[in-house]
Amino acid sequence: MSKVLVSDPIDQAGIDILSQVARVDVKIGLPPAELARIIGDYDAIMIRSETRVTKEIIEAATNLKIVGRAGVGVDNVDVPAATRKGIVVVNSPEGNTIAAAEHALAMMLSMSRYIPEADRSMKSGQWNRKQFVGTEVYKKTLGVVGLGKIGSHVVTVAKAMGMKLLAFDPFISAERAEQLGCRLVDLDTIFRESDYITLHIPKTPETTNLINAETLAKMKPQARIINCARGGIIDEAALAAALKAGTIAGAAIDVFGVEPLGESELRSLGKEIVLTPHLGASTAEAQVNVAIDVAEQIRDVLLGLPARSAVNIPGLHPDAIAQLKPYLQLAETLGNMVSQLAGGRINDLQVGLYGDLAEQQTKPIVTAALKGLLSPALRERVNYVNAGIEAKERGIHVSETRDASVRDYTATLKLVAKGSLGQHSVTGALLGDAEMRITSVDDFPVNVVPTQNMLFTVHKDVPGIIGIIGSLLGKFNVNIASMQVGRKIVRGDAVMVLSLDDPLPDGILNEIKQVTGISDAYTVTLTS
Ligand SMILES: NC(=O)c1ccc[n+]([C@@H]2O[C@H](COP(=O)([O-])OP(=O)(O)OC[C@H]3O[C@@H](n4cnc5c(N)ncnc54)[C@H](O)[C@@H]3O)[C@@H](O)[C@H]2O)c1
Ligand SMILES: O=C(O)CC[C@@H](O)C(=O)O
Repeated sequence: MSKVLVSDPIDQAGIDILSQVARVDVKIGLPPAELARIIGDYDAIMIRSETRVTKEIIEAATNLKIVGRAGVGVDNVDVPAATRKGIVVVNSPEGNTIAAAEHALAMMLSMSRYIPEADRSMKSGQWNRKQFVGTEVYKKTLGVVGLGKIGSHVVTVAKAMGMKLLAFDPFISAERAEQLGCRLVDLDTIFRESDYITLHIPKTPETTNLINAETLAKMKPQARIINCARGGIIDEAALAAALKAGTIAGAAIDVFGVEPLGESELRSLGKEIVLTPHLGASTAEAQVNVAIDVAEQIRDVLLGLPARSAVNIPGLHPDAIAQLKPYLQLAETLGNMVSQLAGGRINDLQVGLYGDLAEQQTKPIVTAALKGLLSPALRERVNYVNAGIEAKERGIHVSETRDASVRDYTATLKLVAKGSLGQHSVTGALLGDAEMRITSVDDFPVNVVPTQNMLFTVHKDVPGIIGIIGSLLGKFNVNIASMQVGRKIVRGDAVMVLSLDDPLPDGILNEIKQVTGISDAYTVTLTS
């Protein structure tokens, strides 16, 4: 039975799903060294934002197949290290959108009306009304940095509160911004014109310290900034200095460069700052959503099924996965075959997608072909996660051709592999929904169902050759299940494809290659 480690607090709904397929150990707050010591026992780990799945943890994770992040940000996971090792990383891109957006809005209002400080004052026995005169958000300008899922919901609600809206997001169209009721502007305009600035962007090299002494200096003295996105987007020392100097009026911060936040100047500031300990996703609803979303994906991957929100493999909707599955199987089978036919080191793969296949998403199909291509060399070490990266590291150049008008079959895939020992090609098609056929080998037409043990020969199309092969195989007690010859012209060159009930014994391939009229012979073993 698979084993799953849950190392951050996860809603029971997720643990119940995992328990259907695995033994689940819940161990919260493990020190990194302890996590590294035990991770080798686990097939999957489910985390929130506290556990750091570093390169060292990945290296120690000898059985790990999947890291499930119950939330959006995967910056606490070394995704490149996981990808290199073929470990799927999944998240829950939408489960906590509303929670995070509502937290940003709550932070904006509580900062504007000094609610946390007023509450503290009441609880210490005071009745102080003069000290807590706030500001309204109505008719104020809100600058939204990042108009993705959370930013868009913030905009919708802020609009209803009568705010004027500016947005900066280089990856969103002006039309989309307009639809949401905001004006897309450059970052400088956001800094200079906003009364409130709210950040809803990932932490990337471009966004690290986006808010710094220089950008803070561009803001209005009455500006207030909200960060419920990621720590490190704001330079915390510069923010503390700007608040002390009155460069800006306020800040509401949920996320920090180092979490948990240790000693920090931010903690020593007064009512101008509101701090929460990374509570953006902490609602009952969001925690159920993300726990179910991620636990289902872990369950599926442990059962050998694809995940719908993998961040390091092409993410596909379950319906799309079901639709693509036969194509993926075809691509993997052909990749495996052409790799064995080509032998040696492959440095170029041409992928031709024809008919219905030309209208499908190419990336997963190419990934499946590469997985098949590399599997004779890498065995189970190659999977859908790392096939692309492994191919790139081996210098395999991949190109694609598509043509929906080629309709020999409903869907046809052709792989051409060039390598150190020459070039070979295999074409395959799907008959109906899922029945696979090899329809050509090195451009010789055949019609063969791929099977576990296959023998291919290239020979002169003259009488007697087929009989000789049959006798040779008989001599070694190898039973032929089916046999097909493909030729372009009568008495020219031909290929023979044999499906064998048994693997070819050692030595027999060389004997076949010695037969007069046979110019080459190859065995192909398909593992699944
Ligand atoms: N505080 C929390 O508990 C909490 C909860 C959920 C999400 N988050 C964080 O909130 C952030 C937003 O999440 P989301 O679900 O809306 O993500 P999203 O991917 O839907 O949106 C992010 C947006 O940022 C934009 N963007 C990327 N780089 C940018 C840049 N340099 N400048 C401007 N825009 C840029 C993208 O185009 C995208 O539209 C993420 O950092 C996520 O980790 C925090
Ligand atoms: O797990 C959490 O509570 C935080 C989640 C949040 O930071 C996210 O990126 O989804």
